[in-house]
Amino acid sequence: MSQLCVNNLACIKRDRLLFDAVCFSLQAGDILHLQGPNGAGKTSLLRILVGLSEPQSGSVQWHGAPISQDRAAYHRQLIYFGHKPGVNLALSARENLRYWCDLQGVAQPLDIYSLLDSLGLVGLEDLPASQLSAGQQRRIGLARLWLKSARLWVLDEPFTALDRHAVTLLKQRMQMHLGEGGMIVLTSHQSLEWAGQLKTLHLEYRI
Ligand SMILES: Nc1ncnc2c1ncn2[C@@H]1O[C@H](COP(=O)(O)OP(=O)(O)OP(=O)(O)O)[C@@H](O)[C@H]1O
Repeated sequence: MSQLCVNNLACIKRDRLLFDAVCFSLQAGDILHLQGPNGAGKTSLLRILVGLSEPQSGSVQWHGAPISQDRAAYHRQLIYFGHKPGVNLALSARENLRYWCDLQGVAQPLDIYSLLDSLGLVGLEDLPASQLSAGQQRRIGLARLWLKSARLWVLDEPFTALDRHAVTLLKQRMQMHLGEGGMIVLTSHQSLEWAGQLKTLHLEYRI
């Protein structure tokens, strides 16, 4: 049975129809690569998927019910990694992770250092994030994927600014998530070399 069902979504921004009749569904283990040129509406679609904005028409259903029916339950099953890394630049990596865990109501792992280590952040963990590089800031944001157990990951350009090692690490984490029955929707301008089956959805740029 499909866990995420997207029915006939349409979105208008500033009088421009970005997309309409968007339909797809995901079951355990599915990954969907959302493609399209700049401005086609990929981020707009992801924001609708996670409930941050409303579609012009259509619906998003989680386990057969509209996501608006029980947003808290939906959000417990969701990790959204947006265009921006969602990191407080005044806080350190450790403080950001602690804050995010508190916000999400998840326990911080006892061995936070091994996570920081695998993300290449040891030695930088107490610096304000403003003093880190773009890729290092995004690694802090991506740490969420290791911190919270959630069925659905919605990732907007997750590979941006990451070096090859971090890309490999992230892909391994994604494979593990899918193997455990998770689902992923992501955007990426890069073609995605993927060992398993990949669903794709292409949005055209409409004038
Ligand atoms: N908050 C907003 N208010 C008005 N227009 C918006 C808003 N957000 C996005 N848009 C417009 O909607 C269109 C689609 O933007 P969106 O960010 O969804 O595209 P995208 O496909 O993700 O692009 P990119 O590949 O550059 O990330 C753009 O033309 C943009 O100007």
